[in-house]
Amino acid sequence: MTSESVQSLIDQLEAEAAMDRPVEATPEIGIIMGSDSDLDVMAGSESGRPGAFDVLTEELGFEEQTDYETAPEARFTFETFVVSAHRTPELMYTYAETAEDRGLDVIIAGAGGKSADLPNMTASIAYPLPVIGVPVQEKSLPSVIGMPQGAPIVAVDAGKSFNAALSAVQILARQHPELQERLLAYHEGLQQGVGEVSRDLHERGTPGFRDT
Ligand SMILES: Nc1c(C(=O)O)ncn1[C@@H]1O[C@H](COP(=O)(O)O)[C@@H](O)[C@H]1O
Repeated sequence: MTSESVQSLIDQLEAEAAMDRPVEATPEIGIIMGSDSDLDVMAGSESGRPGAFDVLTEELGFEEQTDYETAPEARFTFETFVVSAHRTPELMYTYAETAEDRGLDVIIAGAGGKSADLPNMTASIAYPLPVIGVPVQEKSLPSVIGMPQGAPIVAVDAGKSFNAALSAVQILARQHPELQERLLAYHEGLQQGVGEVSRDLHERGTPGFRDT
């Protein structure tokens, strides 16, 4: 028995898949997570480490798409859902199966706990669409990456949704030169920051550097 709230999501995904919208109107990246308790890791937390949402919106010019009738201004977008292999298997199946028809080019899937099966199951159903798995905790790593031969998934280290988003954009950049430029600009900024910190540490010495 599927609950009403899950069934309405399934219906919406299926309706979107049948619509054949232009690529400019649909998200390129789908972000799914096993629970909203994963949001700080998957999106980034206000007080802690940045995540996929942060790098996509702040560094790479993406917008989050929440409404499919009125697409955001930004050319490249992502969507976010809570989907669980264990709690809502039908929703996971529909999400993965409709992903390509809904315009997605890559999925980032994160799950926590020891039985983090959402990324690997999504990868199998969405195949050949690439899925990047994010183990939300260290203990989730074996179940995210442990796929049998012939059933691929790519994955990042525990908690590194930030890198998952960069990898997703690397995939998209093969077809979109403007994304390649944004990735290079991000990398240049990263290098610039390291260079500045290095000079500061060297010139002020360790105690002086630590004092600020
Ligand atoms: N690993 C999975 C799956 C799945 O893989 O299908 N569904 C939920 N979860 C994980 O359970 C943890 C606790 O979830 P709750 O906080 O909702 O109890 C989360 O980290 C979630 O990703």
